[in-house]
Amino acid sequence: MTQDSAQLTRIFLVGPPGAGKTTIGRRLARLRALEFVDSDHEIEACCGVDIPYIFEIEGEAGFRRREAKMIDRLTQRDDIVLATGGGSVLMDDNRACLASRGYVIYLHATLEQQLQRTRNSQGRPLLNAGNRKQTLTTLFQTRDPLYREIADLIVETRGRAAKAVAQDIHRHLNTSQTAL
Ligand SMILES: Nc1ncnc2c1ncn2[C@@H]1O[C@H](COP(=O)(O)OP(=O)(O)O)[C@@H](O)[C@H]1O
Ligand SMILES: O=C(O)C1=C[C@@H](OP(=O)(O)O)[C@@H](O)[C@H](O)C1
Ligand SMILES: [Mg+2]
Repeated sequence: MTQDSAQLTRIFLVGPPGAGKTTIGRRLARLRALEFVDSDHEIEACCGVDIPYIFEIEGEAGFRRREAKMIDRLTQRDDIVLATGGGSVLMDDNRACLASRGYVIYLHATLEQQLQRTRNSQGRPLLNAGNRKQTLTTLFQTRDPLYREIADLIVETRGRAAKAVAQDIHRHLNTSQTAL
């Protein structure tokens, strides 16, 4: 997607579980005076139940259908920083919505970092079955090319506090804007 100031009022964060999409997205929204929206939180609010429960009742396929509707809806909103779920890039339609409607930032995290940051989490159903390291590895192999395919900007989060990452992105976007 070409960079213009309209794109910078729709900022979409993608990346694996534990990359910091929710945490950094909230901070970035504050810095840029945009609204913060998290697609997972919106799905939960809409359904009145949490994500593990949706997976339990409807399976991953049911969750993905709900996620696709939500991504379509949210990517049409202006003045937002949208934190997506890690698997949102799997569906072609989601990638098309994200890539064509806003500025996509891929928050990259190493496997070790993903593991560490999701260590105490029970709210990510895909990570609860079997060996978490193996699961994260497999998910990343499939998804990393998809994150890259739609990214306008790739940001390395390794060893850096969420606050610092958000500030760096904010500065980078300001520079991009003045360069127009
Ligand atoms: N850059 C960072 N440095 C240290 N901890 C982080 C960083 N980004 C996120 N975290 C922590 O990792 C956990 C997962 O972050 P979260 O924002 O939920 O990731 P995501 O939404 O990408 O799955 C949270 O406990 C958060 O505080
Ligand atoms: O990787 C995934 O497929 C998922 C990631 C989660 O979001 P986070 O990336 O914010 O953890 C959430 O959407 C759901 O549990 C599925
Ligand atoms: Mg999240």
